[in-house]
Amino acid sequence: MAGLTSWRSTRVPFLTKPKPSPLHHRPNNFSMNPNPGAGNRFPVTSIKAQQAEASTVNKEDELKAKEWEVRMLQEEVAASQGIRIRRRPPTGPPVHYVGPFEFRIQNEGNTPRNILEEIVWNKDVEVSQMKQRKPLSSLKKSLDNAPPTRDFVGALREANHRTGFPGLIAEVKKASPSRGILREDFDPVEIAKAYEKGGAACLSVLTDEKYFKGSFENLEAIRNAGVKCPLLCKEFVVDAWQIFYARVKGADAILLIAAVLPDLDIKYMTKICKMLGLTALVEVHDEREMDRVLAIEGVELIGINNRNLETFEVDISNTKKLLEGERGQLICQKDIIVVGESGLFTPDDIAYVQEAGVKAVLVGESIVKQSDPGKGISGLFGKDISFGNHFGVGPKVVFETWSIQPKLEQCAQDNAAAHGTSIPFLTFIDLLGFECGVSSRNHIKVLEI
Ligand SMILES: O=P(O)(O)OC[C@@H](O)[C@@H](O)c1c[nH]c2ccccc12
Repeated sequence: MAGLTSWRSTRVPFLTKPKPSPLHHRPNNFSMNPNPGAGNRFPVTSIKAQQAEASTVNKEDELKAKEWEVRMLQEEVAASQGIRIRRRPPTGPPVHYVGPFEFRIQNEGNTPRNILEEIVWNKDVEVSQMKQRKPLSSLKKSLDNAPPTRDFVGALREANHRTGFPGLIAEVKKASPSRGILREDFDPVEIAKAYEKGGAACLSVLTDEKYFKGSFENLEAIRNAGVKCPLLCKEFVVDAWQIFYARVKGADAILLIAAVLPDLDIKYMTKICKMLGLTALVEVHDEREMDRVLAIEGVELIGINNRNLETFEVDISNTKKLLEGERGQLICQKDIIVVGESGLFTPDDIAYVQEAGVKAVLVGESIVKQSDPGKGISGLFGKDISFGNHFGVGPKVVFETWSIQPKLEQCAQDNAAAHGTSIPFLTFIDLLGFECGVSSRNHIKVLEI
């Protein structure tokens, strides 16, 4: 852990007199002659042309140096918050002003220190390429026609009340760097449907291709297949652009990893999520990350990952450890829902994290590996938790409608006939794609729940 905190910490004293910080290491004068000693061999015009060219080169260098300085500053801020993951390889400043010492660091800085750092570096490159193909402006246009998002936290709470167990976020996961391929015959839509039928409250869909064999196509296909559970886009977010992209592809929630993102990014990204109607699941793994996240206003869903993404070690007592004492109390006060993530295989594991205080769990491996992943859910909980799911008798809702009342009533009767039960109006409204609350467009007003 120590020694990974900042650029500075990787430096070995090279000179006996104190060295300035790398941020202040850039020489003041950038007008180095790129071709030293050649100056007076050229006629006057060529010298002018050469000077103009040199000044453009210098400007570019200066810009690169500025970018590098900003990046280094960002890394230092992140390191001061205990973030060990470097967002990009610290390849160092433009070569012409680095000394031999920095040049050595430049090579060291090109090797990721662990798998999470490797994934993040890879993601950074991937996202910058995707952004070029689909700039934010075009994503924003697609959002004009996007259907409303579904209430991720509401679905977890509802499932928790309905079953008495933590609400299940079932993960559509083909592979992982630590466990390899989990399921060969992988049909994401079939798995998603089986999970929904088996009682999952929400689904998590991995979208990283390189390390998890997931994709945004999977997310989109599941959304378009009529699955009603809210969907979590399981991504390594390093840029706010990805949040817009996830929304366009049908996500209702997105993962933000505190081991990767500094506080300011989490604040800014949770605001973007709110603006887009998405829920942010902010993931932590240790006490320091938990404390950072608890200090951020507006976080309503926190995931405790029992897997250390740097070493792959899994320990479900991590959930308990992070919920003990004042942290647990603060979480209750703030009415934050906590999700126990990873390494949950048996009814005992579920009982253990529930006892620790979680209201939801995120499970992949143990259920995706079963021949019927829906039945895998009953095995995991030791009980069928699908009862009352989606078409069960829900809360009584008093509402007022105007123009669409006949259509809604017909829909209520049809559904009741089809499922042999009365359908909660909230479910209708959700099924019909209307928003709860006052909606002038659809003329629905929920008066009482
Ligand atoms: O397959 P498991 O051990 O049940 O874990 C699921 C989920 O928690 C895990 O996939 C996960 C949790 N946080 C992540 C962040 C990135 C990638 C994957 C994850």
